[in-house]
Amino acid sequence: MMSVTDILIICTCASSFVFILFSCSSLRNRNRRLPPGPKGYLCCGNSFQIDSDHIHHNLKGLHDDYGKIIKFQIFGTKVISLSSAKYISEAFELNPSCQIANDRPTNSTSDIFYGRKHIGLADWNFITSLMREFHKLSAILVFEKGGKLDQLFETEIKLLHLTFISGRNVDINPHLHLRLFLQHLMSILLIGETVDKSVPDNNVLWEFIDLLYVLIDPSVDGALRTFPFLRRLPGYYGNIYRQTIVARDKVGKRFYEDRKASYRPGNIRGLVDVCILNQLEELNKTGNSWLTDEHIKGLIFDTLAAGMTEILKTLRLFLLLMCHHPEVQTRLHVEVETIIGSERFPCPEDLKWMPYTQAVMLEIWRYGSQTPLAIPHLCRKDVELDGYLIEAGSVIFPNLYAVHHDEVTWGDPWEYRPERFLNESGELLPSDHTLMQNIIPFSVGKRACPGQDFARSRIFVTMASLMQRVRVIPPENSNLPPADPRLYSKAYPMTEPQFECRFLPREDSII
Ligand code: HEM
Repeated sequence: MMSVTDILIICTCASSFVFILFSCSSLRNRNRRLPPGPKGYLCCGNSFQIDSDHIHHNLKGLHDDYGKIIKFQIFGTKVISLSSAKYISEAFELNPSCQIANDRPTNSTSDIFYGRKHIGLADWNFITSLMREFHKLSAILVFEKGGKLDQLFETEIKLLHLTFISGRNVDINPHLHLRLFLQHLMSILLIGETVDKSVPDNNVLWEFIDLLYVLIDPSVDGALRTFPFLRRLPGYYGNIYRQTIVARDKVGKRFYEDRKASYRPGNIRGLVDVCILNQLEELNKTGNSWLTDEHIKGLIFDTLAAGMTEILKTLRLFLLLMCHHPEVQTRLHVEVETIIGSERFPCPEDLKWMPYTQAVMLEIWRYGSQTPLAIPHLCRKDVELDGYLIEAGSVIFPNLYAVHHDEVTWGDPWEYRPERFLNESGELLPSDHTLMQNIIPFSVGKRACPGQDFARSRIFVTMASLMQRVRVIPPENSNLPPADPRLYSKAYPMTEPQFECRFLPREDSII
């Protein structure tokens, strides 16, 4: 039996040991260089110096002052912003730190995704990596060329053209039409059919996504994380949280539970059936499957939240830029006519032979930088980046907006100029060219966008088929707002202003 003195001695030794360890680690960290950044205030750090609506642009200014790796603090959270493709790739892909810099900071969506059983905001682990690979392959596979889904998609695009052209003498705000088009595209991808307008809650996909984006807005997320009990109280925060859960369950029922109930082996209707098939095969083989019902629903929610909003942003900015740059549109028309003609519908493979169209797409993604800070990463352990210490617990922003608007790299970053990606012969620059190394709209490394091939192919087909049929021109009865990304108001989700435009049918089109 130990005496009180023994216990005291043990406690004293233990606390001295912890103290020595702590001092050594503080001393070690003191000797390692922390990244530069603005001086903050006690407790609140730099919280009141950074405008949360324009955080990506504010941080670009700080990068200009302090360099490509900067540190600041939002209340208790240490944040690192990286504004160079080289450092982003080192942090997330190349050096040993990529093993520990690829988690996600916690946020209030954990319950929405059944305890982070999805990809986008979940930590990096074996299941996340399996889900990413599965998602990447399946999204492309179900859209096989000439297959049923491909044809349904073609029909939807043609309906979009008709909607645009039917208002040839009026100014049209394309936003709502594009939203409907994307709702149909994602529905085709997931279940192989669109949801008819007459079905109750037919717009539940956007209802869910819109609510999800309100929930992850730092002001709402911050309140719900600091005071979790708000979720159960009446009032703004509780309402948003509960409405998101309700919308999630409606999506889960229509796009998963109902599909599982009507699933028939041998009849793959869309991505959800591929998930069900995979799950059943695993269960038959091993009695277990990593793709649980909740993981499948998480995958559906990821596809919707990331896919619909991002494709919408690219297409909307494309139309706005075409109104501002008729000369670019004319060159696109010429390339579409030369490579595809006006008789057949475009297919993703055409893009290979269309360098100008590729340059137009890259320049939309560079100029607009529609995911300006990508999705924040979390660094679990102390790591070193270019001689700087990134402390454990830091949140890392891959600042794609700053990478894409660096004056030294791009010369005139605030100009929309697709030609920058072409050589004198009109060919696309080689992949090792500095500009190609610095265009990273889908981010890089282990967490880079798994939907990029799907996004690229669908955006291309939509754009090219539109260019076969229409010319987009500025509105006659309202002002066309500038496309300048410095004016966009919010980092999550980043939106350019609403605008109207006109669609004129092209004489030689095949409608
Ligand atoms: C132009 C369109 C798109 C752009 C610019 C884009 C960009 C991005 C970026 C920058 C990230 C964050 C990467 C990081 O954390 O380092 C991301 C993540 C993600 N994207 Fe996309 N994306 C697009 C379209 C899509 C589509 C169509 C889908 C699905 C069909 C999709 C699914 C995802 C998912 C699931 C993640 C989370 C990846 C992870 O956490 O590991 N994205 N995307």
